[in-house]
Parts: sequence; C-alpha cells; structure tokens
Amino acid sequence: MNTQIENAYALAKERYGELGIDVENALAAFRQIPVSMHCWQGDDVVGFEQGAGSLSGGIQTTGNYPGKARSATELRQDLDFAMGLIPGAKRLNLHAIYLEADKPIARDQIQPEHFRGWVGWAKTNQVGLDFNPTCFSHPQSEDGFTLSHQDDKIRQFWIDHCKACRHISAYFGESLGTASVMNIWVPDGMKDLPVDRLSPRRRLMESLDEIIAEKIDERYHLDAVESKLFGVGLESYTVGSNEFYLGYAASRDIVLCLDAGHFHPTEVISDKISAASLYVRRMLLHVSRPVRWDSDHVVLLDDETQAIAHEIVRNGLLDRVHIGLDFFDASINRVAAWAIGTRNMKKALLKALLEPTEQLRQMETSGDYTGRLAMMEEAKSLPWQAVWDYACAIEGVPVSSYWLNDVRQYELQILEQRG
Ligand SMILES: C[C@H](O)[C@H](O)[C@@H](O)C(=O)CO
Ligand SMILES: [Mn+2]
Repeated sequence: MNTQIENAYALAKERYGELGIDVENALAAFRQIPVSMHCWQGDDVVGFEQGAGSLSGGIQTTGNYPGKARSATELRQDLDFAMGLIPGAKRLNLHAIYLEADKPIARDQIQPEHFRGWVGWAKTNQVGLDFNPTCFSHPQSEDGFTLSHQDDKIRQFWIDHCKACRHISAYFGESLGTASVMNIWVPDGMKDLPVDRLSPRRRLMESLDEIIAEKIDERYHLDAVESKLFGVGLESYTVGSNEFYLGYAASRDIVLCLDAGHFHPTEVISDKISAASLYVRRMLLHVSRPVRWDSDHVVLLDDETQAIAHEIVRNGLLDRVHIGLDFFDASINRVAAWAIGTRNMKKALLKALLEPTEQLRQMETSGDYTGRLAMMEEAKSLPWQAVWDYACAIEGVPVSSYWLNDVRQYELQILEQRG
C-alpha cells in the first residue's frame, strides 16, 4: 500500500483516538454494512423483457448518454466493473423486468428459473440479491391502476405477479443464504381530483393481504412496501401514500420502505427513521436525491445523505434498516453514476461511524447546546477521508478520484463499442 495512505491513516487514528473513537472498530463495522445497488441505473429502467415498452408509471429517466446495457450479460459486466470501484459489502437490487428468457413471459408467470443467471452471478461475486415486482411499463398498468384496480381481472393479474415475485425472492434468499428484501411499489393514482379516495386504498390493502398471505421464512424473504407522494401524470392522488403504508407495514409487521424523493420538498426521510423505528421492525431506504421533484438524481455526500447515515448509526439501527439506492441518471456515464452515488452513501456511513457521538450526547443531555453545535461542526472536518482512502486501499478499490480514470478507460473500451 502507498505509504502516504498508511501515514495519513495512522495520523487519523491518533486524532480520533484523542476523542475516544476506535477507528479499527469503525472500519470493521463499515466493511460489513451492505448497500443494495439498484440494477436499473445501468439501463434507464428498461429491463430485458421481450418486446419491452417504454417506461411508465409516473417515473422518468432523462438523458441519452451512450453505452447503456442492452442485455443481462452487459448489465452484469457493468455491475462487475462498478462494484470494483466501491469498498465494503454490496448487494444488488433487481426488478422483475430484468429476467432472462428466450421467449416472452407474462409477468404473472415469471419463475425462479428466469433469474438463474443472476443467482449464479451473485454467488460468484458473493453479493446478496433483493427484488421488486414491476407494476409499471405494461399494458395492464396504463390507466394508472394495478393492485388497486377496480377491474378484478387486472387486479388479480398484478396480485399474481407479486406472488410470483415472492417465490423468486425466496429463491434468492435460499440460494444465497441472505434474506432478499422484496419491495412493492405501485404507481396507482390519478392525474386529477378523485371523488373516491377510499375504495382504491381498500382494494390495495386487500390485494396486499392476498399477496403476503403465504408465509415465507424471514431468513429468505422480507416483504417491503414503498409509499409515494405523486408521480408525473398522477399528481392529485396516490393510492399508496405515506400514511397508507406506514399503517400497513406496522399492522402487518412487514418492512416499510422510505424513498428520499417521495415526500414534500422540505420533508426528509432522515427524520422519519427514528419515528418509524418505534412502530415497524424493519425499514428499507431508497436513498435518492430529489431536485425540485422526485427526479432521482445521483446521491451526493450532502447533508441529507449524512443525516440518514447518522440516524441509522446513532440509533443502533444497522440491523433493522436495509440501505438501498434509487436513482437513474441517463445524462452521464451510468457506471460513474453508480460509483458516485454508492461511494457517497458509503462515505456517509463511515463518517457516521467515526462521529464522537457519546460526547455529543453528553453535551445534549447536560443542555450544552453550544458545545453540541460546535462539536458537530468540528466533526465534519475530522480526518475521516484518510480512513476512507485506507478502506479503499485495503480492498483494492481505487482511492480518491482515481476511479474516474478507470471509468474513462471502461467507457472507451466497452461502453463506446456498444453503439
Ligand atoms: C424503479 C423503482 O422501483 C422505482 O424507482 C420506485 O422505487 C420508485 O421510487 C418510484 O418512484
Ligand atoms: Mn424508490
């Protein structure tokens, strides 16, 4: 290892030691925290269904940067490369439309066998898999309703899709020895003011009850539900609102998914984690960056990402909060987008683990708010970056911005050849 990195690390350890922080412990914990990378950043949420239509459901990818993955093989190639730029434990979050089959398969007919390639890849790379039914980009979702549809046949189609997905998710968990978190998000809603807000919500509740009725061992599969405020073209009413799913997850003892882009612009999910932790056993986070709306920009090392990490670490929630990412930017190199967003989430976690939290707590308890603010601000410029560089170096991951050189090479040799 580069002696500069080692020397900086040794100095950082000394500095943190003065504050009573054991850097080696923090680093060991950091390396174990998985961040679930979302497959859909690699191909603009298109997937590999035969005859796939365009993205719908009120979500949008903007940009047309060249080189997106056109097959599962290309997506795995990009993921291999991107994961090699990121230190610590990683998982992959798949959507149902990323199946592999040589003929069209109806969504309610998908099987574990269609994901065998992904499980093989996950075993080789020692990563866990997570899963999502895909209740959008489909002719049966085009009028804005799926699991809450008033037409029983359409509703049943989506129920059956979600049931099929649970079996695939359990197959992931059993094959890989780590529970797959299966997150249900449906776009259901209306562009303009509905008269009846209740009936679709009752139908959604009943559909979900039918979906989760079959008990599946938690060692293999966990059910999660994701709320939303609005979608494009679905501005006035979202069936699966925050209140709906908070109540649903708490009353059914399943996982609550909080997406950073799914609330009012000044609302933050960092503040919701502690509150929800009192009522739900587990949470899934979709860490994202909304810019004026649920725009799914690449995650930054900004105040909110840091606050999310602090809330998880300070409250001892690492084993109850599953950290996933949800952004899709097609205006920049897609592999770089994964690297930037995931590295930032990881940096935030490392910084949180290196915080002098006990000292801050004591100041708060004794009413020393001046000291609390001063120390919180000083903690931001403690030498965490030397620890980060060391974490990258010991895992053979590029240090500092050197990963960008690798991405440029990859772009030239692989992405640009895709046409
Ligand atoms: C593709 C994802 O499932 C989707 O982004 C969902 O999680 C969401 O956040 C919709 O706005
Ligand atoms: Mn999301």
